[in-house]
Parts: sequence; C-alpha cells; structure tokens
Amino acid sequence: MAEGYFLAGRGTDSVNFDYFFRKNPFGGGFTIFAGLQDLFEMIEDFRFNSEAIDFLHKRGFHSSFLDYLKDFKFKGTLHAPQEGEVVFPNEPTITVEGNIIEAQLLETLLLNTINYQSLIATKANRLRHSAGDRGVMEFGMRRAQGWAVIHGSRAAVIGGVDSTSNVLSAYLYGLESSGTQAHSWIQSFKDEITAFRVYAETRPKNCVLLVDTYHTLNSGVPNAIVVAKEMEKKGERLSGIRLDSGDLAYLSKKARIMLDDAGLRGVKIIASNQLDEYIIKSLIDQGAKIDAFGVGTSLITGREDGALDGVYKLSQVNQRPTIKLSEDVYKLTLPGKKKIVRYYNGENKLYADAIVLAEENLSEIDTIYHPQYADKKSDVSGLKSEVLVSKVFENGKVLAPKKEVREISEYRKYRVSQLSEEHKRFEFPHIYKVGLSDALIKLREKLLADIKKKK
Ligand SMILES: Nc1ncnc2c1ncn2[C@@H]1O[C@H](COP(=O)(O)OP(=O)(O)OP(=O)(O)O)[C@@H](O)[C@H]1O
Ligand SMILES: O=P(O)(O)OC[C@H]1O[C@H](OP(=O)(O)OP(=O)(O)O)[C@H](O)[C@@H]1O
Ligand SMILES: O=C(O)c1cccnc1
Repeated sequence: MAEGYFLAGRGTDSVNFDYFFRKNPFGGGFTIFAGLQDLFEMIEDFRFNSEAIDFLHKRGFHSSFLDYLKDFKFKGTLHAPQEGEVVFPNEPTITVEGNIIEAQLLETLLLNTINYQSLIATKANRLRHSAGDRGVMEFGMRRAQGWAVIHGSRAAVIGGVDSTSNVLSAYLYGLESSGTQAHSWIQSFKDEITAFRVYAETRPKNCVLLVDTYHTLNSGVPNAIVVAKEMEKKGERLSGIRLDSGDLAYLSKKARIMLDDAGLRGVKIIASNQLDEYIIKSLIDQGAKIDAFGVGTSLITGREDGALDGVYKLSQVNQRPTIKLSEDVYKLTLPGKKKIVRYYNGENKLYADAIVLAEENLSEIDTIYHPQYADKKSDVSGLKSEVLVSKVFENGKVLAPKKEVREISEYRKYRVSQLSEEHKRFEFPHIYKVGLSDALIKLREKLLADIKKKK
C-alpha cells in the first residue's frame, strides 16, 4: 500500500487514523491502556537500513520508492491518554495524523504493541482486584507466547502485579524481580532438608522454600521450620514457603498453624499452580492463609482471551471525513478528527465518557447520546469534565514525559479507584456510558446520506 500511495503521487495526502477496540477483554467492564512508551521507542527506531532496502529490492519494490524509504522517518502526530488510563470500547484511544504512507506503515506496529500490553495490563488488574492487598508475582515467562513476554511482564506491573520472575524484563524496565526455586532444586539433593539448608545459606535474604516436592504437611513444612529456626540462630529470617499443588486453602491453613505454633508468624505463605483471578478470589473466600500469589500462564497469555481486538481505522483524508459501513451497526466507524471527553460525578468518580469532534468546545456540550440509539441520552451539563487525550508525539519527538513503570502503575491504581464497584464486577459488569456529541452524530448522518445518494 505504501508503495502504491507513493507511485500514485499521494505521498503527501494527510490522513487521520483512530485506534480503538470494540470489546473489553475477559467480559470485564473496562480496559487498562498500556504499551505507549514502547510504541514511542519503536517509532523513533522506525527506519529502513541498507539490509532492509536490499531485502525489499529483491521482492520487486520500485527503486524510486526504495529511495524514499532510505530517508523514511515517522513525522506524524499522535494523541493519546496517559499509559495506565482506564479506557472503554469504541473510544479513539490513539489518533494518528500524518501523511498517508507513514500513518499506514505504523498500523501493525501500533496494534501489535498496544493490543497485547493492554490485554495483559487488564488481566493483571483483575488479579490485583481479587488479591486485594496480598502480593501478586508474575511467573509466566516459561508459558508465554515467545518474546512477547518482555512486554508482557511490563504490562503486568502496570496492571497491578508487584514483581516478575522474568529478570530480563526487570532489567530492561526497572521492574521488581522476585523468585523462589523449582522442584528440580529440591530433587537434585539427597534429601529435602539439605536442599532447603543449602538454599538458605546461598540466599538468606528473601529466602522462600518450595514445600510440596515430597509431602507438604509431613515433610516440606516441618523441614522448612527446622531451617527457619537454624536461620534465626544466625540472625537471619526465612521469608516464606511456597505451596505449588494440592488444595491450597486447606494446606495454607494447616501450614499457617504449624508455622505460628513454631513461633514463625513472620514467615509468609506463597501459593502457585494454575491460578487466575477466579481461583484467587475463591481461595480468599475460603479463608486461605495465603500472603502472595505467583501467577504464570493465565496472566501472561491473557487466558481466556487470546487478544484484545483493537483496530486502526481511517477517519479523515485531506480534511475529508470518511466512514466505513458495515452490516453490523456496531461496526460503523466514526468519521473525522475526534477526542475523548471524560465526565465526573460529584464524588469525583467516573460518570461517562464522550467521543466528540476535535474542534468542539466542551462548554457547548450539555448532552451526550448513545452511539446507536440517539433517544438514549445523558445530561452532562455542569459536570466536571476533561479531555482525556493530549498530543504525545510530534515531529519525530516524544512530547509525553517518560515515566517509570511504577509511576504508571500508581496512575492506573488511582484511575481504577475512581471507577465505581459496579464497573469492576467480574460478572456482568455495569456498562460504562460512552456517548457521542450531537455534532459527531450529525457528521456521521451526513456521510451516510452522501453515500446513499451516490448509490
Ligand atoms: N482450595 C481451592 N479452591 C479452588 N481452587 C483450588 C484450590 N486449591 C487448588 N486449587 C486450584 O485447583 C487446580 C488444581 O490443579 P491440579 O489438580 O492440576 O493440581 P495438583 O494435582 O494439586 O497439582 P500438580 O498437578 O501440579 O501436582 C489449580 O488450578 C489450583 O490453583
Ligand atoms: O500459573 P502457572 O502457569 O501454573 O505458572 C506457575 C507454575 O510454573 C511453575 O511450575 P512448572 O511446572 O513449570 O515447574 P516447577 O514447579 O517444577 O518449577 C511453578 O512452580 C508454578 O507451578
Ligand atoms: O520463582 C518461582 O518460584 C517461579 C518462577 C517462575 C515460574 N514458576 C515459579
């Protein structure tokens, strides 16, 4: 397509694309927006070196187009919310303005980065919701879809997990790293207690012992207690034990009693084994004495949802708003340059969002309309409001301040706290209102009428 636009002399046409998704993942009520800083880095590095040009040359691309690509640099403009923001279906979460070639070339990179990280950040937030103030560790690298995990661990921390066992991701993004040991460590020694002792000697700080290799309550926990006592004599402290099989509620309660009876109240109990947000919630409801959860597969793969369904749709060409029709009214795209407005109720909780034309003045919007049924409307006059998106990238430069992942996660925490409990419910969450302005509805109607006339 890029070559086609170039050869057709359309390389200077200016366009606007919208990134949006149609459905919150996991049947939830909202989505955590993540991946923006990684996208910026990719845009800054988005060049065609001589090897890439050679490769394309062998695939038959025109030499004039390849000359253009040699000097290619993305110079478009992006508007977006802050990373960690709570966002909703159909909102033009990122808008990309630029010439038609650069804006088109960005599509797949943007979708690849934002869809995956937003999916994982949203999943992590569900785990955080279930775990409350208990610890949650990301344990998924071994089960992830290849190298996506590097971004996945970052997104998991944005969404609310405390740390990752993926040391490379921790190194690259300054995340907290954490880990215990595998069954192979325990099996490799002649007996369990020797395995525990050697581990405690090697790593007395943050020492967590895996207690289920032979028999959790008859062997693992008693041996961990012996080693904890030996550590105490040296002025050290056992951090925790890890349960990795069996009935985690039952075993954690029994283990807690055994540890407490031995005067080891400070030793934490960590659980793992195919956990997800529902099992964590159930364990807590059962009164399990678990202080922290290690979650692998379900977090890093975004189980049960394989992907966030985010798309990138053209909404304007050379100042001419465009629309894509669909048999399904929910799939009609929204024309023109737009922005998201967020309204707050008196308690500073999120009340509703609106999609409005970019040039609209907020003070002139007093009603927002259901996207499909315009007779369903909400009065937003007098409500506190703000534009959710700002210019984050322009002229090859990032304008948004670079933030540490922890700061992004703090922002996510604050924003989620402004959502009412009904929107956070896992089962049939209350649907958050995302309305359209009158001006946007009129523009959409005009384009639909124009298309009918042309038919
Ligand atoms: N009390 C509980 N309530 C709800 N779910 C639990 C409880 N205890 C464990 N689970 C979950 O039940 C599932 C048990 O899986 P599975 O039968 O494969 O484990 P296991 O046989 O104990 O362990 P493994 O196969 O690793 O030796 C896991 O997803 C685990 O997290
Ligand atoms: O949430 P999950 O997908 O279950 O990921 C975490 C699991 O991964 C590890 O087990 P694994 O069987 O890979 O090996 P190990 O226990 O022998 O180390 C770990 O012990 C957990 O059980
Ligand atoms: O640190 C651990 O115990 C760990 C890390 C990754 C996967 N399973 C366990």
